[in-house]
Amino acid sequence: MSDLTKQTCEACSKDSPLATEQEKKELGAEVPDWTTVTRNGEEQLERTFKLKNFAEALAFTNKVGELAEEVDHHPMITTEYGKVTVTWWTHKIGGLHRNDFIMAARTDELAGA
Ligand SMILES: C[C@H](O)[C@H](O)[C@H]1CNC2=NC(N)=NC(=O)C2=N1
Repeated sequence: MSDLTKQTCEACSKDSPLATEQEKKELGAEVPDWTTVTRNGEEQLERTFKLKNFAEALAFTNKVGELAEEVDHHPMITTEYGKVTVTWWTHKIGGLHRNDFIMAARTDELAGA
């Protein structure tokens, strides 16, 4: 598991810098199952997890939600029968911060990936 899972999110403000191209390359390599998507001009990290059924999808959704509350950094989560799509980005800076890569790695850890 990448050492990103052992790192903690830093406090982030509206003046925090977006991840640089170099950072995105290096950190992205540690969460290879995630893709970078751009919505409304904002880069986001996204991965869809396969689950057995809706009950499993809901349970995983709740685990991600608890993690988000713990660190006060929240994803967009789409919960469907047998799959959960998790999308991380930092709203206050309108794009990707190191924190988002940490949270992607910690989401993988929750999924046992
Ligand atoms: C007030 C609260 O701490 C902030 O609004 C936090 C909450 N969770 C957050 N989650 C994400 N993904 N981005 C943010 O900018 C953010 N800000």
